[in-house]
Amino acid sequence: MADAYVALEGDRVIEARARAPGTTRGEVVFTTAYTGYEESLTDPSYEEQILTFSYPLIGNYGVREERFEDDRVHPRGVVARELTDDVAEWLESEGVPAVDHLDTRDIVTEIRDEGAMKCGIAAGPDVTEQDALDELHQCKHMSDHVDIGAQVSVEAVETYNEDGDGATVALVDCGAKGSIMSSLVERDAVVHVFPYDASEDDIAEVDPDLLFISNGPGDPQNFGQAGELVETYVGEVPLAGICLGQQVVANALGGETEKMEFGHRGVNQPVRDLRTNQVVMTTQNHGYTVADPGDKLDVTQVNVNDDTPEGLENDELGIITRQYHPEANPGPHDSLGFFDDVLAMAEE
Ligand SMILES: NC(=O)CC[C@H](N)C(=O)O
Repeated sequence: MADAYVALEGDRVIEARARAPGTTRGEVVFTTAYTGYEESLTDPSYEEQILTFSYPLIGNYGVREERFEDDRVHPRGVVARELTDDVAEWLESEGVPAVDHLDTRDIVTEIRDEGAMKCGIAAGPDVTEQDALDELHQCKHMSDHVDIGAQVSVEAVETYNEDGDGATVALVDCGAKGSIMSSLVERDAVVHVFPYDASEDDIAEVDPDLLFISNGPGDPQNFGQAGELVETYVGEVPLAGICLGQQVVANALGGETEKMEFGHRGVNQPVRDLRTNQVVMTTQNHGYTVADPGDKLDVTQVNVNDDTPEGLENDELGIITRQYHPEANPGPHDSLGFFDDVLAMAEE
């Protein structure tokens, strides 16, 4: 007998098995990644979402903190065909409801056809279908989480590698994955991590060689202060951005973003560089995209599957952004050179 229910927009309810108890809600999305569940589950960009794994068995190589991208689990709920005990126990200890033993192909197909949608989950011995529906009916659209930055950003400035010999980077933390910081530190950058709503004066205090806007959850329109920093600093210092960072930079410089049908989430998204014609495999997790880059940014890389912009650049102003995750955790590592490129730009 079912002891968990997943309710999808339109009030369809799917029976499942409870693996971590509780009730929860969020926009349900899917990732096709067949590895990297620890990285995905600790990626702050999944805040306020319910993550469905299309790969059927999740947890087969355990749970190790050294692979975490942050100090907590970010999706509000987890759905898989089969979760191992390790992962189920981890999610339970984090208070994140999780369910398995349901047809995830069905959910993924529905999201692919209808788009990312609201979802409610109820899991545990005493729950009812109505509990899942009640959660669903309270679920908000991602764009309506207007202060989502506050849920994922540092509260005060943190500095890494203070004595480094490399460029000084002001990283605006809109929900940064830990491996963005470590990718910069490994290249000897001094990294000052600022809250998502840092002011121009806060940033000026460290006199940065590079302003870097991180990845983060939800709608880039909800990161207006980061956009103002871009407007202030463009042309003064080089700019870099990853994922939400690309979207914020584009919006600030006259471009436009929009929500995608169901986004890109996985570890084998092919990206073509229009200058070299080379294709790299990339890690991705986004539901919004740059619909119009504006007239200051050139599209230099595109997604091979749907032609959406994956890289934006302006050589004169010193801007390089990527829609995918070049820090590439869990991998593949094809795109790590991004960090060398942006730091070279900062040191010029
Ligand atoms: N990983 C990210 O930075 C995601 C960016 C944005 N929240 C989106 O969904 O498109």
